[in-house]
Amino acid sequence: MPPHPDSAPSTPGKFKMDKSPFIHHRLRWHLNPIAKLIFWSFIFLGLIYMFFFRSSPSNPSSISSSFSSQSDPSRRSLRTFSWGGPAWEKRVRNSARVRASNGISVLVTGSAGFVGTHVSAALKRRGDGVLGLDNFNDYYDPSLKRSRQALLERSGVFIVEGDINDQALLKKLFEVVAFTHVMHLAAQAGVRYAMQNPGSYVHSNIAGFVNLLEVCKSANPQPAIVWASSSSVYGLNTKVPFSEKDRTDQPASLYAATKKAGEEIAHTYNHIYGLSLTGLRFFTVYGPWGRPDMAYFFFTRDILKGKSIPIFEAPNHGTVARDFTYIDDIVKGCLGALDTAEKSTGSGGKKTGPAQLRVFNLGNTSPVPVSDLVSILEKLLKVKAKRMVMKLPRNGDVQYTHANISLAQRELGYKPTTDLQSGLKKFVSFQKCKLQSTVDLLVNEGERGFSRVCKYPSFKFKDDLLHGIENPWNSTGFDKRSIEL
Ligand SMILES: O=C(O)[C@H]1O[C@H](OP(=O)(O)OP(=O)(O)OC[C@H]2O[C@@H](n3ccc(=O)[nH]c3=O)[C@H](O)[C@@H]2O)[C@H](O)[C@@H](O)[C@@H]1O
Repeated sequence: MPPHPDSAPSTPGKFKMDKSPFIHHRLRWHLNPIAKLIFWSFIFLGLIYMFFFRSSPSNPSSISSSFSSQSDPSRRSLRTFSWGGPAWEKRVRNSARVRASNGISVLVTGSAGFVGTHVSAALKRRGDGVLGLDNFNDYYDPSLKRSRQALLERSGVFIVEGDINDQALLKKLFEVVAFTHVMHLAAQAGVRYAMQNPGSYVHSNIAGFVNLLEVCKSANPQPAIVWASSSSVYGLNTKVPFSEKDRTDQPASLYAATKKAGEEIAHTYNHIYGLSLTGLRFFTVYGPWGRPDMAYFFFTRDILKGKSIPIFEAPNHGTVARDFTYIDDIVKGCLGALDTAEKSTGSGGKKTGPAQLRVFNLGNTSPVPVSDLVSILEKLLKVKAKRMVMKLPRNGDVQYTHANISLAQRELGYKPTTDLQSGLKKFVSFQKCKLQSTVDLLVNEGERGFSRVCKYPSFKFKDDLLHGIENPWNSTGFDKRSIEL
């Protein structure tokens, strides 16, 4: 067997050629000028291929993306994206074209994510221009993101595949479209995962955000930016309900720390460059098309499977609770923030006057204990959960969240209307709908359509629902039928 490449010594001097079993073959090859010519021709053609197809100016992202994936091994699924060229630019322009008379043109980062998909669809529906950007990373099953992408494509939203750290790509997007707004939702989400992969939080939530702001500050005109902060910035704050004026300097997780860093970075770019910036502190958002890493989602799956559910409890049997917020309410808050965002004041990378800087809580103002969340799911699923009550692990979770939303109410007209019981009902119905052919109800129907209940005639309740949750976006089931309608 030939030696494995890894076992070859790095210094050529140590390579003992005369002991090689291939010595005669190599010698013959060495002496044959035609073989030599063929060999060098292949090398030459290979170099030409690499030069023209991998790093041509029409595809500069290949250089920066492949560099970033090599320089950051902690980041999963950062790969070489291809973009550029007249056909690609045309798609970008079409997607971002404003159709309503007073519409805006928005670059939505993280558009294949949970909130990003809903916000993009809502903007498109009302006639705004929307261009998506997403790196389709594998923090959770990317095929879910592909299904959301297919859904958006049907309503005319093109998602550019790329990373927010790719400066050349971002610059190109602003060259092609004069975006009035950026809805920045691309982030590494999840509180507990930060202990496993801290680098991905720094990469997306800090480096990526700075990169985006750098491009926005130089864009002409500068866009107004609305971006996703998090309720987790309140960290160990004990004063409830959480108000925007409360202290946020005690984050309990690296995730929270990166979101808090984002808020400080926003301050800097507003102060120096006159960028209009609005941070939205989302409170545990849930609903149809949600994230499989979130408790309500995997609790549903595990209850149906008969697996036990770990329910966290604070010391002395203290209640752990969240201000769970339904996705449609969050979307309204996002649109309210975009609509009330003032223009940035910078030009040519320089500030010309003071610009708007805001932070809002977007919660439900009604915290629910996690054990009650499980009780609601039991009723909806008609299955008793196997509860395993355990101590809140030291992994970044906080005991309690509760939003004071009066500021958002006043400034954005934000008014949540969905309680946890109704929202989870819509989530469970959505999972059921995935199983049968009338899923077209979910497509192009917008806010109501996403959560609309459909009929499921031959539905074997538990088994079918479980199948839907486990395989909701594979190519054989729901995905094909719903997307290709
Ligand atoms: O509000 C936010 O800013 C954050 O909301 C969620 O974070 P979290 O509230 O921790 O949401 P889940 O992971 O769905 O947990 C919900 C509740 O279930 C509890 N839980 C979670 C997991 C588990 O196994 N058992 C359990 O009792 C958690 O302690 C928490 O109280 C999102 O995952 C974050 O990305 C987001 O930024």
